[in-house]
Amino acid sequence: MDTTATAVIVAIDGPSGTGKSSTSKAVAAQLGLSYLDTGAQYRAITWWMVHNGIDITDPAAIAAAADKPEIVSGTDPSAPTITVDGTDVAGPIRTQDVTSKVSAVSAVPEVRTRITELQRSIAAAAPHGIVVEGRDIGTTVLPHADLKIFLTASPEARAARRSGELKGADVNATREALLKRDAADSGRKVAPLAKADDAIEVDTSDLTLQQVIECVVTLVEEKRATK
Ligand SMILES: Nc1ncnc2c1ncn2[C@@H]1O[C@H](COP(=O)(O)OP(=O)(O)OP(=O)(O)O)[C@@H](O)[C@H]1O
Ligand SMILES: Nc1ccn([C@H]2C[C@H](O)[C@@H](COP(=O)(O)O)O2)c(=O)n1
Repeated sequence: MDTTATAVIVAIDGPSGTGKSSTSKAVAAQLGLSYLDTGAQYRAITWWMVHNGIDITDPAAIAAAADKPEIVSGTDPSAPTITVDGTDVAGPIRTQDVTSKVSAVSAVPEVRTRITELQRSIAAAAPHGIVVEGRDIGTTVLPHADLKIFLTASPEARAARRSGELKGADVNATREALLKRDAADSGRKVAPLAKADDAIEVDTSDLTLQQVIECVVTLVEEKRATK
């Protein structure tokens, strides 16, 4: 059966804590699509830089090392995986240390070129289509995606969600950290966090996760029906 004719490519972008990962995973699982968390890839290369003693304040040092780690992403939405040189880094890439350094590493053009190529090859190989989530998917990685969604939410809603995850974390400190990372990701020169002109914006501040998932599933099904 020729599945490429019906394969659908969905790009979901937005700032931190807007619900990209939760929504993308659930939509992909419900519709039988692959799933790619591109933030996990940038976190993985950041983890490798830190682990190997690269000075992350030195863009030239990061650039020189950018093609060294082998990053592999598993795209099953019910069990996504991420390895670096064969090591499972799903846990280590979520530490505060990596979170505080990932914007600096992901701003280096050589890192973006390497990771963008990887993302495009994964999307092209997905047999039934894929949901790819990140910051620059609709604008840069997959500008011809069938459907582009840009998720937003107020800083207060996002901070409350993240504080709920990081048990006992101070909401104001969490809010400031989110906004600082958003500013760095939006302000970088290459492929900044941005809404593509043809993306559909969904403000999730007052929606439950289930409502957001239903909204995106409907949009994908409508798109599939007209392909
Ligand atoms: N609409 C929603 N209502 C309430 N909680 C939500 C909603 N969407 C997501 N969440 C919760 O908010 C938290 C952050 O969601 P998620 O990790 O999916 O966001 P994200 O945009 O992928 O963030 P990041 O870019 O930082 O990885 C999770 O705990 C998730 O369960
Ligand atoms: N397409 C992407 C995805 C992620 N990044 C960078 C910027 C983020 O702060 C960081 C971590 O992403 P998260 O796990 O929070 O989704 O990775 C990017 O530059 N481009």
